[in-house]
Amino acid sequence: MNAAIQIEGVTKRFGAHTAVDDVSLAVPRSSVFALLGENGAGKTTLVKMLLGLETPNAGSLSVLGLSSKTDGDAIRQRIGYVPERPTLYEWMTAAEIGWFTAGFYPDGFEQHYRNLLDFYRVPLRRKIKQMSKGMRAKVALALAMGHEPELLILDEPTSGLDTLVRREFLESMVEIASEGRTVLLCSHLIGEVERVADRVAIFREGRMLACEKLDELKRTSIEATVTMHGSGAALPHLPGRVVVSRRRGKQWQVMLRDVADPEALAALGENDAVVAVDTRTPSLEELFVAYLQSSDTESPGESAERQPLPVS
Ligand SMILES: Nc1ncnc2c1ncn2[C@@H]1O[C@H](COP(=O)(O)OP(=O)(O)OP(=O)(O)O)[C@@H](O)[C@H]1O
Repeated sequence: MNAAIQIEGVTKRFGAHTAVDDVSLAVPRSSVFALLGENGAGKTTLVKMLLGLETPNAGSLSVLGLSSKTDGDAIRQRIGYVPERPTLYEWMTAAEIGWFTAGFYPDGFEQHYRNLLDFYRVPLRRKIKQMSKGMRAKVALALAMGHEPELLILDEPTSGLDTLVRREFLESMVEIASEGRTVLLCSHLIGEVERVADRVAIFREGRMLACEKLDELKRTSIEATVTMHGSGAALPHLPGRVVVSRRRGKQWQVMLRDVADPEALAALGENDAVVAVDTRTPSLEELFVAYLQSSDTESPGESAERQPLPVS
C-alpha cells in the first residue's frame, strides 16, 4: 500500500519510561486518521518521531515515502503541522505572519494562506495578541496549509475552542481529506473524532490497543448485558473476543469484538442460568473506555471461556 505514513515496530524510551511501545501502523492517503489516547499515551511522542524531532530506540517511520530518521527537514517542508500549543508571533497581524512564513515556502503560499483566512473569516489586520483562541487556531491551521501540503498533522487541534468553532474546524478536516489530502489527528475528545475520522488507533501508556477503520470497529463490536439468575453466577461462554467484562449484581456487562454469529449471542437467552441478553452497538467513546479498562494480562484476543473474567 502506498501509505502517507508507515510506522514499523517503533519504540521510544525516555530513561526507564517507555513512551511508545512497539507500535506499527499505516495511514492511507486521503484519510482522516485519529490517534486516540489519554494524557501521556504517547501520541505527541509518535508525531515528533514522524517529523524527525525525536529519534526512536527501535523501529522505523516514513512520511510520504521519506525516512523520518534521515529526511526530517524534507518531511517538515512537505507537510503541515499544527502542534498542541502553536507558537505565533504575538506582535504580528495575521497578514504579517503569513508574509513572514511565506518566506520559507515556494511562491503561492501567501495567496493561499490569505484565501484560507478569508474562508475562516479571520481579519487580516488583527494582531495575534488580540485574537481569540479560535482565531489563533485558525491562523495556525492556515499557516500549516499555506503550501497545500499532502499531509496535515494536527496535535489536539481543537483544545480550548468552543463548540461551534470546533465543529467548523473539524468539518474543514473532512473537506481537506475529500480533496485528496491526508489528515493525522491526535485527540482525546472522542466524540469529535467519531464525527470526522475514517480510521482510529487507540493508545494506552504507549501501547496501541486497536487500529482499525472506524465503521469496521463499530460494526464488529457489541456491548452485551447478560442478566443471570443468581448474583454470583459466572458468565457463560460468549462468541467473539472479550475486550472487557464487569459484573454488577446479577448482570454482566461485556464488550465484545468480532462476533461472527450474533445469533449465538441471542441464543444464550435459552441457557437455564441466563434470564436475558440485551445487545447494542457501542459508541466510539464506550469502545475507547472498554479498551482503556481492559487489563494488561487479559489481552483483547482472549475468549470468555478460556480467560477468567475480572469481577468488580
Ligand atoms: N522529552 C521527554 N522526556 C521525558 N519524558 C517525556 C518526554 N516527552 C514525553 N515524555 C513522557 O512520555 C509519555 C508520553 O507523552 P506524550 O506527550 O507523547 O503523550 P500524549 O499522548 O501526547 O499526551 P497529551 O494528550 O497529554 O499531550 C508521558 O509519560 C510523558 O511524560
